[in-house]
Amino acid sequence: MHFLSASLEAYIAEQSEPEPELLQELTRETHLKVLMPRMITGHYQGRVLSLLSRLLRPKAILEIGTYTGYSALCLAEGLAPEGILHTIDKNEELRAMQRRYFDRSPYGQQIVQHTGLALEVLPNLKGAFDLVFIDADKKEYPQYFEAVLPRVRPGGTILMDNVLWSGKVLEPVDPKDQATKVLVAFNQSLRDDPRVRTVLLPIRDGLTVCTVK
Ligand SMILES: C[S@@+](CC[C@H](N)C(=O)[O-])C[C@H]1O[C@@H](n2cnc3c(N)ncnc32)[C@H](O)[C@@H]1O
Repeated sequence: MHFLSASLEAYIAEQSEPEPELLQELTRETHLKVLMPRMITGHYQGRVLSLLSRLLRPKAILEIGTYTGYSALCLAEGLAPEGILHTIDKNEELRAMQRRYFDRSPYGQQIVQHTGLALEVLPNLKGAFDLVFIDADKKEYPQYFEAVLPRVRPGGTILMDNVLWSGKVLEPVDPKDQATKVLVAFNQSLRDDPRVRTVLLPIRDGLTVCTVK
């Protein structure tokens, strides 16, 4: 969904850092070979994820929802030296493609792939995280959030994508539309959650930024 005019969006992207060539190639291959290519993080939002990560210099990043690896590569750009990024996806078929691109980047050794359902994989991951990016099943966002919150260091950051859900969060909700129902309630619960400070940024399909108290 375009919340700004297409020409203004194009201008904003053009006046921002160019998309790295490896990510342009990953986007092309995703569109040619993978189902639902619209799920990929695009040029502008990718640069925003890279910026946030470079500002935070995280030692440990967790991503829920790898897809073809675009956002993982953007977030990895900000990793501290020796830092590590764990990324989870349930789709085993994407694993080889993700690895091919990770290994062509400078961060291949720092990115650990996990295949399985996020809520089953998460308890097996050790340690705390400085930055978490949630971008998998919208219906499970509240469970992902509760599972990761105790694992994020105070001052750490949790990002959640697609929280505007193409604007459906403002429309009357179809009772059968579980994802929208969950997102509407979840967005409100985050605003009122005393454990975090929350700002919803109108970037692409909506990106919530929570900092953990
Ligand atoms: C929107 S895509 C992620 C896009 C990716 N972050 C990017 O920027 O290119 C969502 C991904 O979440 C994965 N997914 C959905 N439900 C999941 C679950 N319960 N556990 C793990 N992965 C899941 C899907 O297989 C899909 O690859």
